[in-house]
Amino acid sequence: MLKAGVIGTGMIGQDHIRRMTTVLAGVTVTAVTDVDLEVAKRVAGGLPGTVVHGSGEDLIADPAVDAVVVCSWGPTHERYVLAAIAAGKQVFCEKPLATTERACRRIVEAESAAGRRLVQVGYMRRYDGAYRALKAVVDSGAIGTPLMMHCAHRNAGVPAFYEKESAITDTAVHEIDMVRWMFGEEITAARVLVPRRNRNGGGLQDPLFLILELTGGAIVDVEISVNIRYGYDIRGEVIGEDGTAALGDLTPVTVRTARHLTAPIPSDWRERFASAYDVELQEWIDSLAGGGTPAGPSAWDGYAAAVVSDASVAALRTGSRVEVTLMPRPALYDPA
Ligand SMILES: NC(=O)C1=CN([C@@H]2O[C@H](COP(=O)(O)OP(=O)(O)OC[C@H]3O[C@@H](n4cnc5c(N)ncnc54)[C@H](O)[C@@H]3O)[C@@H](O)[C@H]2O)C=CC1
Ligand SMILES: O=C1[C@@H](O)[C@H](O)[C@@H](O)[C@H](O)[C@H]1O
Repeated sequence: MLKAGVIGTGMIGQDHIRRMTTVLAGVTVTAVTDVDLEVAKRVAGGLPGTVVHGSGEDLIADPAVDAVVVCSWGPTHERYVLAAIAAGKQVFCEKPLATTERACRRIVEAESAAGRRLVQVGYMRRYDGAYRALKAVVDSGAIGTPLMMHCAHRNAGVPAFYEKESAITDTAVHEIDMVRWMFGEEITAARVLVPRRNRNGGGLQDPLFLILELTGGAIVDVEISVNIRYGYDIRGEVIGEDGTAALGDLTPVTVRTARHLTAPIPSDWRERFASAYDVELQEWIDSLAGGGTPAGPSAWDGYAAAVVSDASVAALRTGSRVEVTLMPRPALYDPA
């Protein structure tokens, strides 16, 4: 039984605690912490035997914690991931791995120096049934060589702390990771087009249109709308030489009444990706059994996503095409 300690008991932290305590097998939550201790205590209140620590560092040092789950705000990820690596403990870190290229590079260097995979990053789309089915079609060659992909990442709304560039660093970063995985190639350049603003967007530049170039010459576009009100809607279509493949409409039910056809739309990521998070964490837990290593998105993937994210932010600021340059990939991350 894996003994997990959770740092950050906000929205996704509570959702992951719920799945680890009521849905998944082979794991128990032994400790939690949050910078807001009252929240951590409230969450631990519903979990008999779970200890509340005063800091993330104390939680990582706790012998009753085998593995750490980092669900705090992005800028705090680096210090907890580095502390877990220093303690030789496995760490599942919610996306982004860290908020700057330099911070991600420090994590990659620390893990490489430790000589074994200790970090997995929460890019859960790789575990989503629809994305896995889409990748299987692309990999089968049924649509020929993939040439382009159209993506849309639509949020009904975003929290107050969401900043100008979060549409890239917090939201489109999922497509950045997904595209690297879907095509099995690196992203080499980014451009951002800025349409006229949505009146619902407050001070945000919303929507944005991101264009990514890949090593093999394919091009991907991503519409990022974060105040579209009608619901949470994630779309993707790969255009190949001989055909196309798209994520299906994922509604479990359609209703026909009064000459109208209707279907529910998820309100946010917790609903749309619920089973992807379940599979993601279950596979992580299973991979660690008997001292194994995680097989999911690595610190290198987190680093690569951060470099592309930084380039996309620079493209937004300057209005220019910005090239992406990755550091040489350490041997630890060579494909098995
Ligand atoms: N994979 C996915 O689809 C999703 C990933 N996320 C990621 O999860 C992380 C958390 O996001 P949310 O849960 O939405 O935010 P949230 O604001 O609801 O929760 C974050 C919690 O972390 C706590 N916290 C902040 N600094 C801390 C520190 N230094 N030490 C301990 N606790 C600290 C806050 O008090 C808060 O309770 C972010 O990195 C976000 O990008 C969030 C939503 C979905
Ligand atoms: O990671 C997530 C949030 O942090 C982010 O704010 C949303 O835009 C994404 O859709 C969601 O998956």
